[in-house]
Amino acid sequence: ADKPNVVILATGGTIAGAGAGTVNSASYQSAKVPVDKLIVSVPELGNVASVRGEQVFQIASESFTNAHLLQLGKRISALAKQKDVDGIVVTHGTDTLEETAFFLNLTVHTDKPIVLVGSMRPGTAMSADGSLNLYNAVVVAGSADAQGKGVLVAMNDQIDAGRDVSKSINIKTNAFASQWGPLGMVVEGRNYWFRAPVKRHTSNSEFDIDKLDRLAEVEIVYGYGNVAAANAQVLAERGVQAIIHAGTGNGSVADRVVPVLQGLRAKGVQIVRAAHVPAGFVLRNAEQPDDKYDWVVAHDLNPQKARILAAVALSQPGDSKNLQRVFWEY
Ligand SMILES: NC(=O)CC[C@H](N)C(=O)O
Repeated sequence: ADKPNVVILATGGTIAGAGAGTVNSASYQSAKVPVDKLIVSVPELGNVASVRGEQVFQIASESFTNAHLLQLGKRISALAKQKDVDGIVVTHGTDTLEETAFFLNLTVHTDKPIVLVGSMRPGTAMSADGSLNLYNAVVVAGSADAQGKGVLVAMNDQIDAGRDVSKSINIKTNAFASQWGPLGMVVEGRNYWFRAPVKRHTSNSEFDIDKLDRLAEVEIVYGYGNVAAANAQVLAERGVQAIIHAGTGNGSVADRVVPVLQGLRAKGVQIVRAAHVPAGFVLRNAEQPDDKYDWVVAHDLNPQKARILAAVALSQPGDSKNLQRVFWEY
């Protein structure tokens, strides 16, 4: 009775995956195993929490849409308001886990732990990583010391900030890394913390999932040698509110792309300069005159995280100065 109540919201991914044989660590089907089966496959969960499961989706995370984010966020917000819920775990495919984690970090107003978890190998594989990852996630979600730290990701014995973490390698179990280091570790069912996030999140966010019914349309255009100037134009014609330019190096933009982005800005589209360098960092007026062009920089957010922040921020009214403020603060 003194154990924390943890709800496991399952959305699919490899942690719910199944392969034909024990050697299939890469070729298998994700999003197969229902949440109740996942829970009974790790009986140790019962030692650290009173757990129950809900199947929210059963999909591979690359197929997540804004509608999935909104539905999941609203369900988490409702659960977090319940007295009989102490923490929430979300099982998730790893491909867009970092996006969902950041989205929830920006929009769910609660201090209760929300912990995302996935796995790199399906449960049918040798040395499958899902069981321990799930156990660790439940430990963190049920811990008082995990409160108020924003949305967290528990993978590979680490606890990472949902804002910072990114899938950094796709064939190893240490797939998730934070540019600024993990917040802590889970070892044998105990948390060990080393740092806490300083950016605005959850309870301290100006964005609120309970009032959010649509996200702004935001697309990403990739930068590389010989890039076609038309790419940004074609994407913008979908009626976007912002374009994230996933630039080379320090967020650099090819000479022939610059006038296209200027033209889109003149039509009201917000231009956000990010970098697709792993652990990229973009400064205002370095590489491009952002003040002159009225562009925004994505700070240290990778392009897919910049897409999430712009989609949330532009769901409410605001100019480019406000958007830049949001990029510094969150
Ligand atoms: N390791 C994984 O979870 C990847 C499986 C799948 N592509 C997904 O993201 O859902």
